[in-house]
Amino acid sequence: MSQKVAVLGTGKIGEALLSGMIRSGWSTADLLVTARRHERGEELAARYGVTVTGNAEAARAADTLILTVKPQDMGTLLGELSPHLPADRLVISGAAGIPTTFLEDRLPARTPVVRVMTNTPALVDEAMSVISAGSHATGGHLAHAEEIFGAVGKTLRVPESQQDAATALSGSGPAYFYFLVEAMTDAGILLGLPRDKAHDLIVQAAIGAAVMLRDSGEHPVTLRENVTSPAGTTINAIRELENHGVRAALIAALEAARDRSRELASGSG
Ligand SMILES: NC(=O)C1=CN([C@@H]2O[C@H](COP(=O)(O)OP(=O)(O)OC[C@H]3O[C@@H](n4cnc5c(N)ncnc54)[C@H](O)[C@@H]3O)[C@@H](O)[C@H]2O)C=CC1
Ligand SMILES: O=C(O)[C@@H]1CCC=N1
Repeated sequence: MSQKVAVLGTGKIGEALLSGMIRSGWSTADLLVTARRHERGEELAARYGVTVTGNAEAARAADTLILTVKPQDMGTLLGELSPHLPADRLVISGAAGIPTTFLEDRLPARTPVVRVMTNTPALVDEAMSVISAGSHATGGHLAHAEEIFGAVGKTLRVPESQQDAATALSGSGPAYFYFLVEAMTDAGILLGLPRDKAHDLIVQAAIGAAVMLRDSGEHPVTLRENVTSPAGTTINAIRELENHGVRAALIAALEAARDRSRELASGSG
């Protein structure tokens, strides 16, 4: 028997997941989507050939519902779904900060809820999706969430108490790397390189470093030491990074992201 999956609030993350599920072989006949704006629904239907429906109908028809609205919109969406949700449907939340108890309190008693924090590299099947069970979710529900999010990259189970930290590290993580590339491209301009060449050099350095981090089995410190020649160029750059407190800035930045995730727990912004 086919399992119907509905993506509710199909914006950037919802669409990235939807497109990845289709790329990895899910039948569009088993996928439903909802959108707040009519034109957005039409766009998704035309682009993917999926059925676009309302939230209440998706709640009635789907076996698994994936909620990809902003945290601030989660309360309203749950209010629209709850009266129509049959027992035992799996509800997966992709929202930052929102605890599973927020959903459980607003859905029919004993609804299994799974919380997932993915990231935008889902668009290129390189996401990291961090998965936690709510009070009524079983191993089978977690495995189903892994099957869905496995379509767009890697998955990792963590206790829900680690979700705000995971959001700071990997949910927001790609933004930090884009920020670094942007800043280093500016540095290239300062050093006299044309912007397009500076961009290409830094992006390839980032890709090379990322593949080595993933595949070499070496610790990042060893990889950095291998680049850092005695009395060479790199150590001069590292000294400036340390002088400007970049390590401390990163620690403080991720702590601030974690704190914001905790604040979003109220679901009201
Ligand atoms: N953008 C990112 O890098 C990541 C975002 N997230 C989480 O994913 C969620 C979505 O983020 P984005 O995709 O960036 O936002 P988005 O704004 O692109 O998408 C949210 C969509 O939900 C729709 N929506 C709101 N209320 C609705 C309702 N009642 N019924 C139907 N549709 C409704 C909006 O019209 C919008 O299209 C957020 O909770 C965010 O915390 C998680 C990981 C990474
Ligand atoms: O910035 C945000 O709130 C979302 C959640 C993780 C990445 N983007």
